Amino acid sequence: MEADFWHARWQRGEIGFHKQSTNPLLTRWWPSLGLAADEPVWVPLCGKSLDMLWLREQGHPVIGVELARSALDAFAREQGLDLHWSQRDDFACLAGQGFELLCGDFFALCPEHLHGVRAVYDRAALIALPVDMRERYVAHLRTLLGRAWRMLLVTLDYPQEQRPGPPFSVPDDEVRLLFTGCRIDVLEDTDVLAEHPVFREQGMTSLRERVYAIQAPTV
Ligand SMILES: C[S@@+](CC[C@H](N)C(=O)[O-])C[C@H]1O[C@@H](n2cnc3c(N)ncnc32)[C@H](O)[C@@H]1O
Repeated sequence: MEADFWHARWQRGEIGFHKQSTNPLLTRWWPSLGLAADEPVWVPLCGKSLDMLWLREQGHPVIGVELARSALDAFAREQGLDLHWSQRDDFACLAGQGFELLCGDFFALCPEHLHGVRAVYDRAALIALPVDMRERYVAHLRTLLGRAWRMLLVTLDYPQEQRPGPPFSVPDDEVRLLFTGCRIDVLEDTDVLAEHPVFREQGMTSLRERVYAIQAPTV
């Protein structure tokens, strides 16, 4: 999925991925990562997700990265946050109140943008990308994070031939391959097809949502 695709989606308001409330999988499983409340959290491909607000309310400074400036402006406006734009290297950055929301391409991020962050929340980021980009996404994420990080990852898994992405199907064996060398725990694995009548009407026969805790090796 190239940048133009996402810019067009935001311009046309085709943002069915955006949820009007905090993701219950986040609130249920985030505490199991065992992170200190002041640990910064990176939310790649963040959109205007309310999950960032919840993470901030738990005490975490939040670093987001998002292509669409309008998404970040909408996040600040709709949540009544006093955030301000400035320039951080090649990225415009909307910051304040514990948020640093970088506007630009995930693949252009350097370690300096992340200030040594060691915690990641990925909901609808990995699954937003086609298979070749997923490989590049995880490789870049792992390069930027270095050692000893933790991540909460939410995926969808369905017969890919039944529907084009996004969201793309990311089967369990692909997650295990992408995160080779990491500790991978499946926290929840649920059949959610009934919650997605549109997908069912499109002919989808199975849809599983998985929540992973992923932990990088410390050595
Ligand atoms: C499916 S949405 C999910 C947004 C958010 N995670 C959520 O849960 O609502 C994917 C988002 O990633 C952004 N995006 C896609 N490719 C990107 C890239 N290379 N760098 C930064 N943002 C990107 C899109 O603009 C879009 O807002």
